[in-house]
Amino acid sequence: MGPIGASIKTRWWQVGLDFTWERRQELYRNHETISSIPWLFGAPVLYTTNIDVMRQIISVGQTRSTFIKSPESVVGGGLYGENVLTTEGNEWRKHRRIVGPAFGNSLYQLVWDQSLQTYRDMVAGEGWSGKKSVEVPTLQDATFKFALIVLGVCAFGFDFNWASPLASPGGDMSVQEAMRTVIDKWIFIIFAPGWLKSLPFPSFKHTLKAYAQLECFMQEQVKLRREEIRGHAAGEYKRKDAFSMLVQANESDENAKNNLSDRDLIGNVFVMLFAGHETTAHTLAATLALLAVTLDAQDEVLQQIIDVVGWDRDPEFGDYHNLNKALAAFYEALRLFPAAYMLVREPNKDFVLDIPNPRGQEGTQPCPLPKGTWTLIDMIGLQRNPRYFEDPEEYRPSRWHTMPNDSELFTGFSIGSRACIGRKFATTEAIAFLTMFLRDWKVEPLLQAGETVDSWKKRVLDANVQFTLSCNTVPVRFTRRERP
Ligand code: HEM
Repeated sequence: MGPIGASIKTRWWQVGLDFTWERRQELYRNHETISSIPWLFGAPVLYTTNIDVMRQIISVGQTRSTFIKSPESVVGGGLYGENVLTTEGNEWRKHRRIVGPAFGNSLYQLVWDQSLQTYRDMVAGEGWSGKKSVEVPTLQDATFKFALIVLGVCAFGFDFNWASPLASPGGDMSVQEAMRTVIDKWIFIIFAPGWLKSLPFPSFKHTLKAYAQLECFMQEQVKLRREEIRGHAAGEYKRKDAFSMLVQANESDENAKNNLSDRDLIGNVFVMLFAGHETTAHTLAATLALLAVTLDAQDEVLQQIIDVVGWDRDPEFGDYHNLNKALAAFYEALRLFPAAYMLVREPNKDFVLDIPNPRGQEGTQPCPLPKGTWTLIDMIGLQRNPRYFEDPEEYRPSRWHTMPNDSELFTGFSIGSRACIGRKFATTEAIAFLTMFLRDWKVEPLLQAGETVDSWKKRVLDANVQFTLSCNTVPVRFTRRERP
C-alpha cells in the first residue's frame, strides 16, 4: 500500500489503512493467520491475530530477535534522531539502558501529581467550575490538550499549564505550539520534498519553523540540564522529569563510549511525545465514550473510587493499585480501539513460523517466511479474537478485574522486551484523570436532534484509522454529581 492507497478508504477494489477494521468480521472467520497477495504488484504480507504467533514474531523470551521493525513503520519516531523506538539489536540495548531508568516511581509520582493539577486547570480553564452540566461536542479537544500538557511537564520538564503556554526564548512561537505543530505535521516534515517545503505558503513556513524551534529549544535544555547536574552532588538533583533523568543517566555512566550523543538524547525525549501523545489521548476519549453508553460499568468504577478515595480527599499515587476498576475500563477501551493497531515486523533471515491450527483443532502447521516478508500483528483482530475473549465485540471492563500484572492476554502495549516503555506512564495518567473526572461528573452521550443512543454508538464507536486508531469524534454531556 503506497501513500495514495493509504489515504483512500477501503473499497471492494482497494485496501486502505482501515482494511483490518472494515473487514474484521470476515477476514479471520476461518483462520487466525492469513496472507494477502496483491493483484498487480507488491509482495505478499502475513497478518496474524494469534498470540502464540505474536510471541514468535515479537521474540518473547529470546535474547536475539530474528524479526526487526520494518524501517517504514518507525520513520516518524526518528524525526529528531535515533532512539529506543527506532533502533534494533545492540544499538537498541544502548538506548534502552539510558532511557529505562527514567521510567520509575519518581516519574510516575510526577505524572500522577501533574494529572491531578492538569485536570483542575482544565475544569477552571474551560469554565466548567460552577456548572451543573457541560456539553462537549469534541471530547478529543480536551484529551489531546490534557495528554500534551502531562507529557510536556513530565517527559520534557517544560513549565506548561492549561491557560498559559510557555514562550520560547528568542522566538515568537510558544513551545507548546511548536510541539503540537510538529506532532500534527510530522508526515509533511519527513516526506515532503525540498521543493514543496520551499513554497511560500504560510502553513508550510509555520511547520518548518516549529520543527527548527523545537530542536533548538531541546538542545538548549540538554545543555542547561547538563550544567545543573554537574553543579549538584550525586543524589541531590531534584528534577524528576524523564528528560532530566535521561541526561543524568547519560552523565553518570563513566564508560563514555556507551553514552548517547545530544542528538540521541533529544531523539529519545521526542519519541515519548511521538509514541505517547495520540495513543493516550485517543484511549482516554474512547474510555469515556464507552463508559457514557455503559452506565453500569461507569457506576462500578465510581463506586470503587468512592470506596477507596471517598468524596473529599485527593487521590494519591499510593491508591493506584486499589483503583483497578478505572484501569480495567481503560484497558477494555484499548482492547476495542487499539491505538497502535498494527505492529509491523520483518524477518532478517528466512524463518519458519509455527502456526496453530484453527480453534478446536490441536497442533500447528509450519509456515516458511522468506527474509524481509512483511509480517503484521493485527491488534484489532487479535484483541477481538473469540479464542481469547468471550463476546469480543462487547465493552466489558470486568474481564480485567482479576488480571495479574504480567498477563500476556493484554496486548494493547505489546508484550516482551520491546513492549511499550510508557505503559505505566499512560496508566498512571489515565487512573489519576479518570478518578478525578468520574468522581465529579457523570458522562453521557450528547445526542443530535432525533438521535437514539444506538445511533450515537454507530456514529461514534466506529474507528477512525490514521497513523493511530481512535473512535470517531466523541460528543458528550457531563453532569455534575451530587455529593452526599
Ligand atoms: C495508551 C497509550 C499507549 C499505547 C496504547 C502504547 C502502545 C505501544 C505499543 C503497542 C508499542 C510497541 C510498538 C511496536 O513494537 O511496534 C509501544 C512502544 C513504545 N512506546 Fe508506547 N503506548 C502508549 C503510551 C506511551 C507513552 C505515554 C510513552 C512515553 C512516555 C510511550 C513510549 C513508547 C516507546 C518509547 C516505545 C518503544 C519501546 C521499545 O521499542 O523499546 N508509549 N507503545
